[in-house]
Amino acid sequence: MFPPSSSIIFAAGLTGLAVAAPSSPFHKMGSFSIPQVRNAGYVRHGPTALARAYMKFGAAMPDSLFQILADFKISKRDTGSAAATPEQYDIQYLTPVSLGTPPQILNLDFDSGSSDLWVFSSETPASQVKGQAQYNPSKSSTSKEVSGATWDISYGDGSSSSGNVYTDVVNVGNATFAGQAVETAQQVSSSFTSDTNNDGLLGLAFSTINTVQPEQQKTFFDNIRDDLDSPVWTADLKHNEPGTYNFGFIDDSLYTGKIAYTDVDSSDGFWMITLDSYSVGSSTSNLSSRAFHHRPSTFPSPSDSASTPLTGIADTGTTLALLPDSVCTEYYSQVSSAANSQTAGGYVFDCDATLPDFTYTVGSTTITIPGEYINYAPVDTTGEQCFGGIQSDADIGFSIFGDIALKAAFVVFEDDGSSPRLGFAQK
Ligand SMILES: CNCc1ccc(Oc2cccnc2)o1
Repeated sequence: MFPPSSSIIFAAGLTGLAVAAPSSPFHKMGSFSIPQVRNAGYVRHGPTALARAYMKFGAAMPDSLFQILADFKISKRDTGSAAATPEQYDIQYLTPVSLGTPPQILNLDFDSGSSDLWVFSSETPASQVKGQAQYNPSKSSTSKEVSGATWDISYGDGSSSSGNVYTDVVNVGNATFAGQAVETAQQVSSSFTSDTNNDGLLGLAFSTINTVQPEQQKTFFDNIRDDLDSPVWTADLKHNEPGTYNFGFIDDSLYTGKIAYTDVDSSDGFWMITLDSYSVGSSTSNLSSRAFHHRPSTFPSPSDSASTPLTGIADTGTTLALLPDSVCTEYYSQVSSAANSQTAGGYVFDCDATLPDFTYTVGSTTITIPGEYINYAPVDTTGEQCFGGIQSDADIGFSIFGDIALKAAFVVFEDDGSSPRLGFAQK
């Protein structure tokens, strides 16, 4: 069940998790087809089709047709939809991306916590490549080197990469941008080398933290936003099964109830939000239920997490939910076998433990992370101790709502270029 090399490495500081993942059939099939999706945003309009025909053949457009078009708001035509397939233990989600002409397809980790699109490439030393697909700009008729440009990035789990920059055609599930900055790796750290199915990252945080110098480059979303029917992308990540990233439209079939929106503080380049409250399990931390539990004045009232906000970033590139120490203590105090283990590098518990749910609210929407999602992975091959999906944010000053928190929700990343918002819905 566990490949011999599978062990949990808990990097200090911001955490990622390196669990050597066996190669998935997903990567080794060697060729991908992105299922054609009906362009949900496309509005059929006869006069537009006729106008396109006139334009295509350079015929003059009759005034009557011109007037009809002027009256009809021609919806923008771009939307995209692509599968987000989880690696083992949902350590990350990989999505096929087409680069260059003819298309070179790589599986990239869509990361709302960073803003560089970088790939394993023909410039990556062979000693640092272990099965990853490599983008070769010299094999693309549409690649252009960005003269003098370099990039260098480090991630919260201690991994890093750096290299040169090209522009090329990039297509994600039918959403295309012709001059996207594609950052080619000339160096990757060992945890990327051992991450054999991950061919690179596609950053979806704000372009203000893109690392290209001397001229900062734009993220894929920033580049395509004006062509999209709506300035949004959505994440429907799932537990142990493929989900979906959509661009330019909200697929109402992917969620239930209402989408509750909250403002984003993008001043640090992240999707930084404040969740209105959280609660652990079915504990009576809910204000309304407290009214029915008489407590002698000496009884310590539970922390009123029912109204305690949590501030952090929505980060699809971080595996776990990294929360304040006080929240971790409150959560694991409900798991009798839990301990904060120095050797394992975080909270662990018996793999057969029953874990409480973790609930957070955004406005009137409540998202419940089922306890089973919070049993992240066995610490080692004995399978006795398991590693928690909720870990400490190590006092970095904000929490990190990683995949453990996001995959319980349908998440809308909305950015019209001036007032970004995040939407959450149940599903
Ligand atoms: C598993 N280490 C390599 C690796 C895969 C994805 C990333 O990137 C990260 C890591 C942590 C936070 N955000 C992005 O590093």
